[in-house]
This record gives sequence, C-alpha cells and structure tokens, in this order.
Amino acid sequence: FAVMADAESQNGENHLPHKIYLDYNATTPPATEVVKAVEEALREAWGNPSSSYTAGCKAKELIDTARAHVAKMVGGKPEDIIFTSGGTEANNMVLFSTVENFNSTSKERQNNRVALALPHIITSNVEHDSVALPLLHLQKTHRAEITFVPVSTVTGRIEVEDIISAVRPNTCLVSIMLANNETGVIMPVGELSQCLASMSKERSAQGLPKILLHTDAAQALGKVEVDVQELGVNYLTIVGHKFYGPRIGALYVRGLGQHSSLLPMLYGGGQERNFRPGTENTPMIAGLGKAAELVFLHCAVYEAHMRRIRDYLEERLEAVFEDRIRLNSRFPGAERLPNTCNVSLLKPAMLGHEWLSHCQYLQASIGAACHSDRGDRPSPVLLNSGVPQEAATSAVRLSVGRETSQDDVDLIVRDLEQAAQLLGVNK
Ligand SMILES: Cc1ncc(COP(=O)(O)O)c(C=O)c1O
Ligand SMILES: O=C(O)CC[SeH]
Repeated sequence: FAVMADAESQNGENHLPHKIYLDYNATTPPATEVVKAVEEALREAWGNPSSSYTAGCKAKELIDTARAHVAKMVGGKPEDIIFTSGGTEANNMVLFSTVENFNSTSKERQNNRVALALPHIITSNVEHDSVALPLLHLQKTHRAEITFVPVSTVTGRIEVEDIISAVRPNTCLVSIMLANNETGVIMPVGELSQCLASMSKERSAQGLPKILLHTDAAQALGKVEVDVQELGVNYLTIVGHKFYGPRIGALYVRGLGQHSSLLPMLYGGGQERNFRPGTENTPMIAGLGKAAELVFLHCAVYEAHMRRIRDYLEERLEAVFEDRIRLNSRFPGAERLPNTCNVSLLKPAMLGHEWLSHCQYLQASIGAACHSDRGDRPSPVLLNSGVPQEAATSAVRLSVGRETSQDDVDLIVRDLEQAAQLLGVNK
C-alpha cells in the first residue's frame, strides 16, 4: 500500500487523501485555454453582439470565430452550426422540430394522396434521457409514433438491419447516439446513413417523407474523430462539457433550413438566424470554440493517450482481481470509446455504489450521472445492452481523461482492492 501512503503524503500538511477523478463521461473540467478564452470574453466582449458599435462587434467577432472552430471540429460549415444551452436543448430541438415540420408539410402529402397521420421516429433503447424522454412524451401525447429498437445483447450495438426493419411509410427521423455514455459502445451511424440514403429515392417516388438522421455525439467528441461527411447525418448534437469546454452546446444541421429542416423551439430577437433566439452567451460560446479548436488540433493524441491508460486500467484490474470481476464494456465485434471501462466485482458480489463508497481516492460513478438517484437498481442501459443482472447491479463506470496517468491507475486499482477486501470482510 506504499502507493496509497504516498498519495496521502502528497497532500502535505493536511494528510487528506487526494482524489482521483475517473468520471470524465459525466463531465470534464474546462481546459486552461478554455478558461482563458471565457475570461477574456467576459472582460473584453461584454457588448451585445447585435450592436453595431465596437463592444458589440468584438462579441460578434468572437462568436463567428467560435462557430468556425466548432464547424471545423465536426467537418461541417460554420453556417450549419447553431449554439444552444447544451446537449439537452439540442436533442429536444431536433425531435420537436421534426414533429412540427412533419405536421406543417402534411398538406403536400395529402395532395399526393398519401395521408400519413402521425410522424414516426426510430431510436434505440440505450439513448440518453434527453433523447428518450422527449420521445416518450411525444408518444404519450399522441404527437408521434416512436419505435425504440433494442440494441444487440451480444454486441451492445444497434444493428442497422433492425433499424431498417422498423421503417414505416410515416418514418421521418432516426435518432441514434454516436457512442453510449455507460458502455462506451460506438454505434454504426455512418453505415446507417448509407442505408437510409439508398431508400430515399424510392420513398420520394411514393410521395413518402425523407428519413432524416440525427446523432447525439456528446460522448464521442474529443475522444474519437467525428466527421459529419463520413457520418452522413442531417443533425449532430455537440456538448461542450464533455470535451473540456463550458456548459454550453451546439447543433450541427446539414444545409440548415434547406437540406435539413429546423423549426425553432423559442421565438424572440432573431439571433442565430431565428433558429435559436436570445442574446448570445458570448463568453461560453468563446470557450466552446476554444475547446473545439483543441479537439481539432489534438484529438488523435487525446485518443491514443486515453486508450493506452484505459487498456492499462483493464489490464491491472484483471491482474489484481482475476476471475472476481467482469469487464462489461468488452462487447464482441463492437468498437468502443477509448476512455470507458465498465467493471463489476462479482466475488464477493456487491453493489457498485457500495464498492465506490469504500474507496478513499476514487471518484467515479455506477452509471449516468443523471441516474445517480437510482439507488440499488441496475442501469437499464447495461441491462438492455445484455449485461447480466448481477453484473449490472454491481457495475462501476470508470472513464479516464486526457491527463489520467498510470500512477493514477495504480492508485485506484489498489483503492478498489482495499475497498473490496473491506467489504468482503464485512459481508
Ligand atoms: C450522451 C449524452 N447526451 C446528452 C447529454 C446532455 O447534455 P447536457 O448535459 O449539455 O444537457 C449528455 C450529458 O449530460 C450525454 O452524456
Ligand atoms: O454521466 C453521464 O453519463 C452523462 C450525464 Se447524465
């Protein structure tokens, strides 16, 4: 336990154990450069970006620069980027806009004698709540038909053929996350967009609606390369606080307003070309732009480092716990994020939060932060992904970051071992 003693001494006088944060899928700290960009914008670009004098022009200039960086990060055009308050707003915007647009174009379809009552949206059964819950609401209020397609319980991945089998005449949107926040599994969004594109000509000839594609890229950005041209999506959700940026988001819309429709959820002063009005949050937008610039410049380095550290973590867990653990993120045939490790201690079996609560240094989670009030109930995302009930009940999610080190891993593996021993004795 020399590693742990050293950790305590590192804190000098107070001898309180320093903490090791391994919950980067929940949120990330703002990068130093991001903090600097936000501070500068607060000080020097406080003007209203719509004002024509210097203070306003400075703010507008920062916003335009940030928009260009965000666009570059995802391989899109600046004019296809809309800033939002975060990922939840961006996801809701796509879903509610789709339903409203379907209804506003229903007259055209009736002229073509194709009367389709309600819009149909297809998604998976492992989406983040900011996609799943709006869709459940639209279903419950009879404003849309929703199909929640189960992911494969072997690969943890959505299978393209299962999405295509769910298509109906009134299908107008498919929303599939790019990577899952709990398992780290990467979804075949690019393959899916190719299949949907191959259906569009025939559907158009029948007077049926185009099927647009949305992906929630919150967990993928900053960890793996994200390119909207390769993905072929119409909409892509961007969440700043997942890639060392501020708590603000953005929505990529291919051919905004022309190729891909977008109707506003808010009405007001005309900002963001009326798609998302409200005086712009210049400092946060400047911070988001800086975070996006860092991802564009360094994502490959971030990915390689996180993969090396996560693989070392899993190697150490297996070496120390041997057959007492189950690594839940290893799905055969599925690609996964480089930073995510989901692990269960099965011998002795114990609840994930119990294991964590007996750790001195480790700060992690048993699943999505927004589900932290679920108590002892296993994650539905893990269960839906095919993780056995006992493993899902005792699961801990460890997600490494850009600066997580091998020393951090050595310390937290020791920490997890001593927690398991403590619990094993107390059992
Ligand atoms: C996959 C995913 N989508 C959407 C969100 C929501 O983003 P925000 O917290 O900015 O609303 C999060 C994280 O919170 C997330 O992990
Ligand atoms: O913790 C996560 O998975 C994202 C926030 Se709900």
